[in-house]
Amino acid sequence: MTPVIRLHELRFRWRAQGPDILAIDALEVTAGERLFVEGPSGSGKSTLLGLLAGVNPPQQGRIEVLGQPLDQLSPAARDRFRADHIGYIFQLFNLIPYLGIIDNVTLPARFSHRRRQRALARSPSLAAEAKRLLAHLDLDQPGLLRQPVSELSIGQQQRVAAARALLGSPELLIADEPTSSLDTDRRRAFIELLFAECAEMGSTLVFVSHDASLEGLFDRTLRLPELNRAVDHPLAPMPRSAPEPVVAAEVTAPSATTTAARAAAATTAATAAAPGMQAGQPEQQPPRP
Ligand SMILES: Nc1ncnc2c1ncn2[C@@H]1O[C@H](COP(=O)(O)OP(=O)(O)OP(=O)(O)O)[C@@H](O)[C@H]1O
Repeated sequence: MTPVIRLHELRFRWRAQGPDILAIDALEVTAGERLFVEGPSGSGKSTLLGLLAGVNPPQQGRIEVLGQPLDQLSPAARDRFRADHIGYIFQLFNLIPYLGIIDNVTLPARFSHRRRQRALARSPSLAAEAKRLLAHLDLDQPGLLRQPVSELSIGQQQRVAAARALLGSPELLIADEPTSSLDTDRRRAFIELLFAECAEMGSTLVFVSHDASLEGLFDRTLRLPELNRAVDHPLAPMPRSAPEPVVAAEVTAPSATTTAARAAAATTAATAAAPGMQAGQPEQQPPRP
């Protein structure tokens, strides 16, 4: 079966003369798998998510999502691919403040015919599918759906963002520290809801978090080392021209506890239109030999 994600000899740097931010020699993530991504601040977790979503191409190596090498797509085609296949939950949710809750959740269907069709295959209308997802995420209290998104609590906004990312059953769900502003109990409850939805839709989940207590709930962990430490600690320079191997990311296998936790556990969000997806561009750099 084609992996949902396949990385090969991936290297990425933001500045042409700067250090590699990411070096991942090989990674495959299969359909329905739940991958926990961790690493110190600045180790490139968000950068990796952006690469997986096709926001930027790597300078070296290959990223395939659903068998599609992202580097072979134009920027516009990558935007379409993301809209069709990837749900993205942003750290700060990126809800559109002038749209209501239902319109926020159904946003991916405006950008992707495929997501629209898949949503309509589950419910008679987009609004009904949005309500179904919101109800699964415990957001069906009377009157709540009429509230402006800006008046929702952080936990409620987070679940609206999750419903938006899940609309139209994207094959890949990417979540960038979506639980960072929640207390421990709510974090766990949110993740269990997210797992349940992903399992029902067969979606693969890539989830970044600093909270090590969540790691055991996932199938596998990808640990990112801090390759650019030299930038932050000039007294301990990293030899940029040193011969390979660069310390590459480490993937740990599932453990018995993970399996037990899994048994226990029951959007491009707004796709290319979401502000976060337009984030920075790397400096233009000549191709590496
Ligand atoms: N748009 C950008 N332009 C230039 N450099 C960037 C850009 N985005 C991130 N970086 C740099 O890349 C490195 C990795 O950043 P990134 O945000 O991916 O790390 P992170 O592991 O997600 O950090 P955190 O845990 O603090 O969110 C940092 O040194 C950061 O300064």
